[in-house]
Order: sequence, then structure tokens, then C-alpha cells
Amino acid sequence: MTDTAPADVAAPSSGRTTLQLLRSLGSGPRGLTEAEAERRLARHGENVLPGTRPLSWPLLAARSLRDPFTVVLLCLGLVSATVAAWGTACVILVLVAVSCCLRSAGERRADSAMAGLRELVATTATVLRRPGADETASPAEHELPVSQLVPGDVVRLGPGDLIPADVRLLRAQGLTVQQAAFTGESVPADKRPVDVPADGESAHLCFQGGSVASGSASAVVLATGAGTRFAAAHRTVGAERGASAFDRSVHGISWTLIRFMLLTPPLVLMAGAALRGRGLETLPFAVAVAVGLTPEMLPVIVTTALARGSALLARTHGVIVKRLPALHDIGAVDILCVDKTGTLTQDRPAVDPARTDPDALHWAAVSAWWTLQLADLPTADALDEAVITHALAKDPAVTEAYDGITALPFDPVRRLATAVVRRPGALGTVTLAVKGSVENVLERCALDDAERASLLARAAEMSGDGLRLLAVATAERPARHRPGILPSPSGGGGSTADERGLTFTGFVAFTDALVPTAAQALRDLGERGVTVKVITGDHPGTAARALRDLGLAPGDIHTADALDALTDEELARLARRTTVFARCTPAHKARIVTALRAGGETTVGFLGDGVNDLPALRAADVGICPRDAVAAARDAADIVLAQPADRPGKDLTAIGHAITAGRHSSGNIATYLRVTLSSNLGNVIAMLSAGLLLPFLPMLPAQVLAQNLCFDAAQLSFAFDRPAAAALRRPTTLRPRDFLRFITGFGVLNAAADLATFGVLALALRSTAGPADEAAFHSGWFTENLLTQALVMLLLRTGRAPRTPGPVRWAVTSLAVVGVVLPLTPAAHPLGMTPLPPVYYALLAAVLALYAVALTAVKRRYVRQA
Ligand SMILES: Nc1ncnc2c1ncn2[C@@H]1O[C@H](COP(=O)(O)OP(=O)(O)OP(=O)(O)O)[C@@H](O)[C@H]1O
Repeated sequence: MTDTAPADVAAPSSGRTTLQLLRSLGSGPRGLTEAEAERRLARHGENVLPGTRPLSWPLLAARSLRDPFTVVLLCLGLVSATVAAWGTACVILVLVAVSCCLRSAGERRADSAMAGLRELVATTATVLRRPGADETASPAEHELPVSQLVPGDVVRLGPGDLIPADVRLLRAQGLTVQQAAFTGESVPADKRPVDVPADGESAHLCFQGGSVASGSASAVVLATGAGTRFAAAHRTVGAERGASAFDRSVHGISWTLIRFMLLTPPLVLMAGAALRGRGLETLPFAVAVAVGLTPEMLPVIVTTALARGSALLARTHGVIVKRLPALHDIGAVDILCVDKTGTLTQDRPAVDPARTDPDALHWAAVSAWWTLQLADLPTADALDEAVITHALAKDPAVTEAYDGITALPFDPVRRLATAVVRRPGALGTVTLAVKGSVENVLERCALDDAERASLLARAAEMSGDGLRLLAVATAERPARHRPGILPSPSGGGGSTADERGLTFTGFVAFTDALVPTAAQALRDLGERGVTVKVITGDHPGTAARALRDLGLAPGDIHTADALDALTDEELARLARRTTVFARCTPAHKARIVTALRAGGETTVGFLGDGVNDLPALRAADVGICPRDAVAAARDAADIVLAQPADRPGKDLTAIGHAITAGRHSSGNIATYLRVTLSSNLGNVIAMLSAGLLLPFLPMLPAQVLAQNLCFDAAQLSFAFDRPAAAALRRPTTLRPRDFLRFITGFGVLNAAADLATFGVLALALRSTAGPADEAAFHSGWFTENLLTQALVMLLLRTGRAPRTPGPVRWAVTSLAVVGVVLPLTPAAHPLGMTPLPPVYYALLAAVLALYAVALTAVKRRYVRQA
């Protein structure tokens, strides 16, 4: 067998017939043999996108150099080298090297941990393979990891499936494909086999990155992995989503700081020149002060805190975070939109015989059965399965009483499914069996207004009792019109002329139990400051009843058809005050989520499990799905609530655990930012003031950078901290303006402590004079700086002191020890420091005690006001 290069065969303008193509791929409608597939796997490699492989060390290191802080540090290093301040330049280089190494190591660890987690929720494809090397054996369907697909494989596709590679259709029934990840187009596209495709035609091709919105198909794989269009376009689902809450926060904070950093050196130079008549010789000091402001460990802390949180979440609650920043985003979520079916309810519908019309059940079963057979659907959806099971239990012959002719499977935009059947022997006529949502079926029935209104009222009453409904209708048509029966509807919904003038048959009613943990989970979310909104494709009455049973007030319910007339701004206002949106198509769900996100003030999560939730999962800041969601939803989601096998059933409380983990990690990042920035700002203010009062520099550049390095290293421990319970009670968003008040308040306090030390030093060193005075001053300030920083680390954490975790305690102790001991060691001399008189330590202890008292008092006030 031979197979052509994937890139060749993917060309849509190949003009080859399906048969020619299959031949050129060395395949056939019955797929490949296992032996041949193995050979091709060795030749083409696994079907994985290049971007999903862990990056190599050099690439990771190169990427960390692109970080804005690193770029600014390197520029400052360059400035120092230009004025021959080699010491400063070297220390900056060491700083950059250390932070890049730590960052690359952290990212590599995080990448492989994330790859392991993603593996746990990896998607599979239904593939036809023949056993061994036997060309004559019958093919069997196998559920294989998508990574194992090779060109020439024949795959089966059904609603909610991912398009696992670039494929060409062999057969299709009502197939529509959501290709937003590829084309940006949110309306699903119609797809059908074309025997001899014209140039530029692509209706017969489906590309990796898409997902089946409705219908079914079998298709042959043309290209896999790096050979797919998706890989070539270098686009990922995440990239097309726009800035998430995490990106906005970190980006905002970074740029605020960078502006400060860039302003500092000119400010120091100007102040030195104006007040002390100093020239360019102050430049290294000015550069060191700017470097002192940099939170260069921010990327390391962020990666470590998020990776630790994700790993712990997976281990303890089986929740899989597929994209690291999504852990921050879920902690920041203040609006969580959820679909109803399969999320708040079990999606295990059972027919309610007492409220079901027997005729409707009969025709619904005929429609469901023949749709399943004719459309080659890999699995029945839950409603169809319930209908078939119940009808077969009542009448085992129900499915044999007819021959199926053609079918149009369910599609969440049309909200209809239609099968065309014929009674054996009745050659002159065929019967259309149509089932779907109440409104969509009734509008196609031959009814007068009064009849329609009365049926709608009956449906509303049943929905109000919490029942899910299918409306069923039929129509007899002359068989000779068969070619006109059920032309393919458009991807945007649409209707066919055949589905007009139907005879209403009745309703099939279903009960669908609520997820047992849903009420508790919704209560918890409310208590944690998360507003829940329900966006469902179901009837408003059913949605309202479910919400009431879960203890939430549904308020005014809006149905999606009323939204189309609204502008985005009007929709955003409406969405903020509405709890339930019903009868939503996939596009409506996404539009509501986008409207809620508009303005960037709220962080919106979307929790959904079905094929009708895909666009909304992608539109949200963070997409979440339960573990039994359809493959495409699991692929589009950032977080999968896939609890361990020993905890069966849906567990919505897992979302609470994910939120806690997100807030925990973000809380630790916030602690780092508060501590490092307020301390750094205090140092800068103190150094600037002292620099203007003293005849010499208050600290040598090397000393500034050495203490910066020690402080940064100690603060890495914040990735292992435990924030206060209060920090977990509200959404945690890292907003620059929230930090500003804290940083300025505590920065000034820190500067006051530094300046008090300045007085203490003046007192303790009264007797000495000359250069020794300068070195002693530097030592004194170095020791004080590290001790105040240790104090700040301990007191400005949000967690309570007795519960300070081991790593933080160790880091604080080590920082204090280095501060006290370094000036007494041989390393003191090269750093321009000298031992201090004992009286200094006594006075310093008094300053530190006062500082601790002030810090505690101000922090208490701050917490009270927050
Ligand atoms: N297989 C089916 N055949 C015919 N009609 C169906 C089928 N499945 C669902 N429907 C009808 O379409 C309506 C909308 O279904 P859709 O899948 O969009 O939303 P849902 O699953 O009810 O709700 P949610 O959006 O909360 O998951 C249902 O209320 C039902 O009346």
C-alpha cells in the first residue's frame, strides 16, 4: 500500500473523485488494517499539533528573555555597561540569568505537569480498522486516542465530536461543522460529500480544529499533526479568545511598574544634579534603584503558584486545568453562566407516561430510531435514547413497522429532527415524523391561532412542573415527491418545505432529575460572591422550575428571540440583571457571554457540557465542562471537572474546589506583589531622600542588587503560602488600582522605618568618621533592609501568623540571618561593608519593634476598610 504526502491530498482543489482519492491514500471505505496503520504512524508521527508539545530548554529560555521586566533589566544593564559601571552591569546580568533559569525550570515543570493533566481528558476518535494485516477481514469500530490517527484512516463523526484531523467526507447526513476556531465564523457550515470537487470547493472537507454541530458522517483522514491546515495556520483555540482576565491583570500590573522603572533613573539623576550638584557618576546608583523596583520573580511566582494549585486540584478533586492561567481566571470569576441540561440536571431523561401522548411517543420513537439508523449516528442523544427505550418496552415491534428512507438529525439551531419512513407495502406515500421543541414544531403545524395558543399553554403548564418536552408531528406525502423531501437545511438553522403544514400528534414529557450536589454548589457560589446565570436551549418554564427547585429565584426570564433586536450595549445591560435566558441557540449563548464580558470589569465563566455550548465555552474568560461533556466541549474547555473514578456521578461541588484553588493561587501572587512592591517602593523613597541628605550614596549599586537578590529568593516561598480565609471568600482579581493604595501606604511606612534607621546609624556611628563611616552606614542599612523585608514578609501576608507555612517561615528566617550575618563575614569587604558596633543592633531592635507595631496597626485598619 502507498499513501501520498498529507499536504498534497489536503488540497481542496485536487479534483479527484472520492474513489481516486481513496486509492491514492492506499485506503478504502473499510479503512486501514491495524498493521498498515502502525506503519503509517511510524512514518507520519503522532497526530498532535506542534504547539502542544513541551518546549525545549533553549526555547523556554529564549521565551523568558521576551518578558517585559527582563527586557527593561537588560536595557538598564546596557546603560550601566555604556558608562563602564561593570559591577552594576554584571549584577544585573546575574539577576536576569537567575530569574530566567528559575522561570524556564518552573515553566518546564509546569508544562510537563499540564501535559500530563491534559492527557487525562484527551479526546478519542471512532476509527474503522481491520484486525492485524488481513485485508479481507471485516472492519470494526475502535475508540482510539486522536493522536493515533494516520492518513487513510476512516473515521465516524457524530454531534459533539471533534474533527480529529483534516478529512474528506465519504458519507454525511445533515452534517454541520462549527469551524470558529479555524475561520472565525460562528455559524456552523454545511458539509456534504462531493464526488468530483470543483476548484476551491471545500464543502466536502472538514479541518482539524472544528467540531460537529449536528448530523453525522464517515470520512477519510487526509492529513494529521503538523500537516493539517490548523497547524499551518498556527492558530489555537486559546489564541483566538482574546485577552483573558489573567492576561489583563498581569499585563496591566507589569506595564504600570515598567513605567515607574523607566521614570526612576532620570528622576534620581535630576534630583542628584539639582540638590547635590552630582553628575553622571550617579547613573549606576540610579539604575540600581530602578532595578530594585522590579518584581523580576513575578513570572516565576506566577508559574509556580498556578502549577502547584493545578496539580493539587487534580490530585485532590480530580479537576483538570488545561491552561495554566485559567486557574487564576476561575478564582476571579464573578459571573458564572451555566447551561441547564447535563449541568444542573443529570441529562438522564425518563419518559413520564402519565403526561405523554401515546401516539406522540410512537412517532417520536420511529423518528428517533430511523434517524439513528439512517444518519449513522455513533450514539443516540439522551432524549432519543429515552424515547426508544420506553417505546420498545411498550411495543417491541415499533421500529420494525416501517422502512426508513431518509433523515435529518437534530440540530440545536433548528431544534428539530425529522425522519421519513414508509409502511412496508404502502408504496404511494411516505410519512414524515418530526419531533423537536414545542415552539419549533408548532409553528410548522397546520393549526389555527386558538389551537396553537392552547397547545402552547398546555406545554407551558407541563414545563412549569419541571418536565422537558418534545412536540411531535407527522405528515403524509406522496412518495413520488421523494427527491424534494428534506433538502439539507442551512448551517444557520433553516427549514425545509417538507416540514410545513404538519399534523400535530402530541407531546412526549420527560423527567430529568437535578444533580444532587447542584443546590449546595449554587448556594456556595452565591456565598463566594459568584452570580449564577442560566443560559439554556430549553423551555423557559422548565428552566424556571429547575432554578426554583435549586433555591434560586429565576426573576424575569428572557427568551433568545427577543435578544436579536438588541444592540450589544442593550444586551449587556439586560444580561447583567437577568438570571435565566431560555431557548438559546449556540450563537445566542456566546453572544450573552460576550456581552457580560464587555467592559472588562467582570470575569465570566461558562459551564456547559453539550455541542450547543461550544461557542459560549470559547467566548468566556474561562470555559468549564463536566467530565461527561461531549468531546468538543472537553476540548474547548479550560477546566474539566473530571473527578476521580471512585466518586461516580456528577459532582458540581468540584467547581467550588476549583474556585478555591484559583483564589488560593491568585491570593499568593497578590501577597507577593503587595509585599515586594510596597517594600521596594519604601526602599526607593528612603534611598532617594538619604541620597540627597548624605554626601555619599546611601547604598552602593552592588549592595542594592545583592539585597534585591536575597529578597527575591526569599519571596519565592510565597508560591507555597496559605492565604487568609477572607481572601478566598470573594473573587480574586489582580487589579493594578487595588494594589496602588496598599503599596503607597505601606511603602511610605517602610520608608519611614528606613529613615529612622538612618537616624539610628547617625547616633551609633557618631564617634567614627571618614570612609569607615561610609562602609558602616552601608552595612547598617543593608542589615536593616533585609530585616524589615523579613518583617514585611511575615506581617503583610494575608494568612494568620500561627499558620505560616514552613517554606515561608524558612525563607523569612534565612533572609534575617543573611541580613545580620553577611556584614560580619569575609564577603562583607568586597561588597563594601564592615561590622557594626553592638549598640547599633540594640537601637535597630527598637526601630524594628516600633515598625512591627505600626505595620500591624495599619494593616488592621486596611483590612477593616477593605
Ligand atoms: N434529539 C432531539 N430531537 C428532537 N428535539 C430535541 C432533541 N433534543 C432536544 N430537543 C428539543 O430541543 C430543545 C432544545 O435543546 P438544546 O439541546 O438546544 O437544549 P437543552 O439540551 O434542552 O438545554 P441546555 O442548553 O441547558 O443544554 C429541547 O428542549 C427539546 O425540546
